[in-house]
Amino acid sequence: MDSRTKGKTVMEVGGDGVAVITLINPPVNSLSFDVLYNLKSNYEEALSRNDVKAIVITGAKGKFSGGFDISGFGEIQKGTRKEPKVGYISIDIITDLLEAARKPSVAAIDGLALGGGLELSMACHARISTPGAQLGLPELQLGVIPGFGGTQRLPRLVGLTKALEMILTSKPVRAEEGHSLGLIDAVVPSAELLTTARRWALDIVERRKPWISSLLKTDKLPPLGEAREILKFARGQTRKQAPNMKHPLMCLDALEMGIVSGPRAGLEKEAEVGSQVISLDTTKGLIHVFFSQRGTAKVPGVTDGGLVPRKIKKVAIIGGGLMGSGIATALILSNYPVILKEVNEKFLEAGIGRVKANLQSRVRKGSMSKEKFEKTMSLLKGSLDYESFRDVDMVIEAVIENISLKQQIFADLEKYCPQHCILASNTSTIDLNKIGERTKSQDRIVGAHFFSPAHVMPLLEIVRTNHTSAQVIVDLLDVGKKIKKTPVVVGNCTGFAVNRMFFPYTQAAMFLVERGADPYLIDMAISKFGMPMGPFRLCDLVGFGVAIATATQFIENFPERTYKSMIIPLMQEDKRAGEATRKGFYLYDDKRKAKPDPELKKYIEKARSISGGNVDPKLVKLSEKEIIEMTFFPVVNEACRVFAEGIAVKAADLDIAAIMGMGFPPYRGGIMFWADSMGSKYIYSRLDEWSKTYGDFFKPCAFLAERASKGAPLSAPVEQARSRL
Ligand SMILES: C[C@H](O)CC(=O)SCCNC(=O)CCNC(=O)[C@H](O)C(C)(C)COP(=O)(O)OP(=O)(O)OC[C@H]1O[C@@H](n2cnc3c(N)ncnc32)[C@H](O)[C@@H]1OP(=O)(O)O
Ligand SMILES: NC(=O)c1ccc[n+]([C@@H]2O[C@H](COP(=O)([O-])OP(=O)(O)OC[C@H]3O[C@@H](n4cnc5c(N)ncnc54)[C@H](O)[C@@H]3O)[C@@H](O)[C@H]2O)c1
Repeated sequence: MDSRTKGKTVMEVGGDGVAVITLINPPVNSLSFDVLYNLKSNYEEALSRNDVKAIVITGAKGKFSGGFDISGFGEIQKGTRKEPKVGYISIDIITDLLEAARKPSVAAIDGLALGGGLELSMACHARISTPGAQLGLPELQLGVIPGFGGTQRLPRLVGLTKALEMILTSKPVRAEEGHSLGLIDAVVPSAELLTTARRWALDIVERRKPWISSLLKTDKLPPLGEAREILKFARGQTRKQAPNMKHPLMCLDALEMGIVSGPRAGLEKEAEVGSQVISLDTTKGLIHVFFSQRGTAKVPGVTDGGLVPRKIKKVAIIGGGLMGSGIATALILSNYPVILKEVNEKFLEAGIGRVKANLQSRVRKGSMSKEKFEKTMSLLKGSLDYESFRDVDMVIEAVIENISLKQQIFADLEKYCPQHCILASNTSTIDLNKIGERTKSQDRIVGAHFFSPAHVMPLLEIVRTNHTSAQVIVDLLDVGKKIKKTPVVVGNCTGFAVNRMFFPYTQAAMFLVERGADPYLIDMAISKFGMPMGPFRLCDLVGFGVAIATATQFIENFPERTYKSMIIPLMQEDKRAGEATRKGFYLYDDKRKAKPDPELKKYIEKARSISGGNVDPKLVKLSEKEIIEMTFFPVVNEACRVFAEGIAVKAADLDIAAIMGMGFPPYRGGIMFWADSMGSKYIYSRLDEWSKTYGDFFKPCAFLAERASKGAPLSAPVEQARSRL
């Protein structure tokens, strides 16, 4: 392949008169502009050659296509590539050249046909696939809309309701379902894919199989009035579920246009809307997240050295509490045999019971069969001592947050586990160097920081000390991938990346409330911004015990910038400790529904008198924008410190950590991306002003000051010399 081009197609014409065009653009045969323009010239040639009767399109190396090359959107957004004329690819090439051709086309789908890949196949006159193929239109997830005719052809092939479900949820279907829906014409084994597709194409020429243009089908579409009702309902749901995003509604406009005014008008609307959405801020954020998420597993100096992950055959977990049981669940779900160690029979039984309950909830929801449940549970063995640790490849310690206990455990592990065994801790705050102080195994000690509930939350913070070997990181990255977590490799410090960013967020909220802001309005503003819930509701959910334990660590380690609020300790004294006690910042009914509590005022006033702060009339009347800035700019400030100290190697890693660890809205691109959309100067000036009025909690850090003085983006790389990794 020419090194300047991104992908290509090749065409081979067989003696049977079938031209097979293969999409080649590893690793997923994405449809780059080069691939699409090559495809066009192959088609023009095939249509003009007398020895070609029909065409088969397929993808190289067992994958049809993962869709349009997403980096192409980035190039258009940055202005490094000019967008082709609106509708050029979808209408001129895919519809008028391919679908309307005098020679039929058949798509031979192996592996995956996603986004533009599925759309290209839907313009063919038949689709043959292998059993494992995934078929979907996940564009909305990226902030764009199906732009190669998917908004028009999918409803015509599978019906409006199913098409809406597939497009709005971005979830693919498997080949068998695709077949029963009418999306796929036949499912055949891999070895028969091409021969079946060739024969099918010739059968169409010979009129033994129907010559179907998806765009002209009407039999699956509901009557107009019914279609309008379905679309109205979908709009209502979309507004509720994605209130801050415009592109899903714009996508529905294109669908509706096709149903009301016909497929050609629909295609034109789709092309127009498709071009508009590329420049939306939410789209820029989501595309940044797509690449950043894949970038977290690329760690300079670690993953570029040719190290191959070692096979982890067996894992031990110490502590079967909330975290240990969640981690065990995640591991056995990915077929790792696990030993769970506890202090006594009663606790062991409780730990295993928690794992069981985690899996049983899947059985109840229908996502796991009883057989699979039994098989998965059989991978878990309990233990009360270290004898069974002699052949484990990795241990994850998840006992209570107590330094001397953890030190003792690591000293014991060194005695019982084999030399190569990875020794990981799930500590949220404790310095890993301290945990390993009584061992000589510092090079295999690492943090494996999961988030609660560990079998559900997608993030895994891999914490590396100055001594942890690159091999251990590579191994843990591999385990992370196998248990379907997104790993972020960070340096060792109190709170690592996620908790360090989380802390100022809660603290800022406490500060505002002590100075007169309404906690319920703060929660509302933050939910509207896109967080799953506000900071007060979250404190209630997590429980005040955890909040106090974390605060203690931060007060000890970062005293100069910690705002010490007494609201939570005062409530805790009165045995209101959050949702578990039915009382916290909110009151909770039997159904766990939260309701504001007028009594909260009492605690706020008491805390205010202890801290000596006054109600500030400006803070009583904060706008939503001000609430967002006063709670999130301190988070940006801390993220800057984490980045400047080299705890994170890339700003994009902090974006992913914030999205997956804190629930920061992905369509805002993550904390640093969002901050850069406002500019370092603006954020610096706001924090500087607040720090002069309200104290050092808001004081902008040196890194932020420096970037602001140069007008530089916060996400620009930090000199490697300062990196701790
Ligand atoms: C006009 C059209 O309607 C618009 C579109 O088609 S938009 C694109 C729609 N398609 C998608 O959203 C699919 C996006 N991709 C995926 O979901 C997953 O990558 C996948 C299911 C295809 C493969 O998953 P998996 O095997 O886990 O591999 P994954 O690590 O995600 O990807 C492998 C590599 O392919 C790249 N890649 C995947 N899909 C890509 C795409 N559509 N464009 C460009 N690169 C892509 C990834 O960035 C990654 O690159 P890297 O190795 O340099 O990090
Ligand atoms: N709770 C969270 O949200 C969260 C999130 C991330 C990390 N963490 C960290 O995970 C660790 C565990 O937290 P948790 O919430 O699961 O605590 P937990 O109290 O629910 O569970 C701890 C378990 O460890 C067991 N244990 C104590 N000493 C032991 C020993 N010597 N051998 C075997 N088992 C022993 C206890 O019996 C208990 O069941 C802590 O380090 C915590 O900081 C917690």
